[in-house]
Amino acid sequence: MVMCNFYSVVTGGPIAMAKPSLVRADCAMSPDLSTALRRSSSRRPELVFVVNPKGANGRSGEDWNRILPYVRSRLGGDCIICESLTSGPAHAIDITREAIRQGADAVIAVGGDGTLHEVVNGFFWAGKPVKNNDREATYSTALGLIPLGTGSDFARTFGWKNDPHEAIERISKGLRSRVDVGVITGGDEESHYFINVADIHLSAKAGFYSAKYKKFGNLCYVIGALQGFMGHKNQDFRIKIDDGDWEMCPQVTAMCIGNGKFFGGGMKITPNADPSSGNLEVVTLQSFKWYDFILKMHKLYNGTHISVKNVSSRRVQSIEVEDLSNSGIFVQSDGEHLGFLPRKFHILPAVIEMLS
Ligand SMILES: Nc1ncnc2c1ncn2[C@@H]1O[C@H](COP(=O)(O)OP(=O)(O)OP(=O)(O)O)[C@@H](O)[C@H]1O
Repeated sequence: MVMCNFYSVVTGGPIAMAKPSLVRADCAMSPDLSTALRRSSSRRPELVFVVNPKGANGRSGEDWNRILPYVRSRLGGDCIICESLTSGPAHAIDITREAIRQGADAVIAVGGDGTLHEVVNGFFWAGKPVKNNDREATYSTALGLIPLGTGSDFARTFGWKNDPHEAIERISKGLRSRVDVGVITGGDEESHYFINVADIHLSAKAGFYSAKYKKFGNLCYVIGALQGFMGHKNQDFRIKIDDGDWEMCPQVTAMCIGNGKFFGGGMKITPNADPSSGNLEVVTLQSFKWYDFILKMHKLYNGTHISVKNVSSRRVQSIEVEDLSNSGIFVQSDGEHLGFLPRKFHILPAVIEMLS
């Protein structure tokens, strides 16, 4: 049944990558999915699975190998399934860009939030959505997800578990819904995209450290937080909401900008965020001391913290953030270290179709 055909994908973006190997396997697909993915062409639909073999400390790769036969049998029919293993950080961006340009019907991230983040970034290039090379094409490439990461926080917003069989069922239905994507600009770098949560200061610093301890599973977030606390100082920011006037935002502990609701391995940090709302939820923690986290931890996990003193929540379409101390305030997006303030965050409403 399987025809393997290795070929290289041409680098499409500004980041020079090792050439990805794309394994193409001819497989069948259910009529539902076939119809949903490819509405107006007789060509066979193509699904590209972008697999991070090192996700969740190597478990993502092992899980993928285990479920691949099921992928083939469940999505059996008349589609083409391409499997592309990432060779290192940022590789998924290039694979995705090339897959979209070549007319893939769906690019499916297989791994954690970091892999999903890279795949989402691959949907854009030079500040614009990547387009199919075939200008006559009447369909767009959908985003899919098989969550197999350590935290897999974006999936939690939809109530999806780290359960590949459940994910394959979802993909097999082929239903698409539009989701918003956040954009981060500034710092003299090109636009950067996030689909889940971008965050600033203590949480971003904790995330930076937790990435080094992924081998400990979800415990990495606790270790990262402890390390982040060392030498931490609340800082005064100034912010500009929806291109209005600058406002002072004193003694910020952490500022979280959510398109999805969860980060840090299940913390419901932006509980009112909804990836199809056309808005971002900004939750700001101010003047927190280390013991506030211990006292309020359960509220942070269940999303009731926004009614607590020194926590505020607002809905925005854009927010610009500067720190007044110039002390190198950490910024992360979807759990990936991005750099330091200043940055501007804004929403691109309904810009991607997601298999949901
Ligand atoms: N072949 C590879 N070798 C090493 N690192 C890789 C490789 N492919 C991707 N990566 C990097 O691995 C990082 C983590 O991957 P991923 O998010 O899938 O798993 P995770 O960190 O365990 O899950 P989560 O982000 O949900 O906690 C990503 O930032 C990605 O850049």
